[in-house]
Amino acid sequence: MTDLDSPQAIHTLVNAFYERLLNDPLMRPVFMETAQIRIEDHLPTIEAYWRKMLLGEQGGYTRHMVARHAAVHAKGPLRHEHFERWGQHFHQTLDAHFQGPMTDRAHVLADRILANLERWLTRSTTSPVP
Ligand code: HEM
Repeated sequence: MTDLDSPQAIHTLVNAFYERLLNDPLMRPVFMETAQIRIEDHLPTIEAYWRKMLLGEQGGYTRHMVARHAAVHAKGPLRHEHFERWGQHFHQTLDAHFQGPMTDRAHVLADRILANLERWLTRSTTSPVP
């Protein structure tokens, strides 16, 4: 197994991860109904995000990801089970394809961001937008 240390590896990760997310009856509606993503725009964005986080790419992903999730949360509340399931799919995808120091880093980063995101979005029941 290879490490998650190249744009090609990140491409593989994102495709395999979304394969899981979009085949999960709990998660699919968040993407396809609540957020109504265009998959051909969304997946390159997610890849750019992970290239920034893991490979330090500058100028690729420049948006405010918390605000994006706050907008989704305002349309259809993200519950604890969504966060938990997102994490399960992410970690399982990593385990199935990758191994090494950068992979370890991705596990840790994802858990940290996931916990922060949930805290930000669910800290108030009336005003989810930070
Ligand atoms: C409950 C867990 C999560 C759910 C249900 C979720 C769902 C979504 C959805 C529906 C979008 C599309 C937003 C839109 O285009 O309107 C999105 C975007 C995104 N998500 Fe998540 N997400 C979750 C957690 C995370 C985590 C933990 C990360 C990072 C570690 C992440 C990274 C991103 C990024 C980078 C985008 C792109 C935002 C943009 O368009 O700039 N998400 N997410």
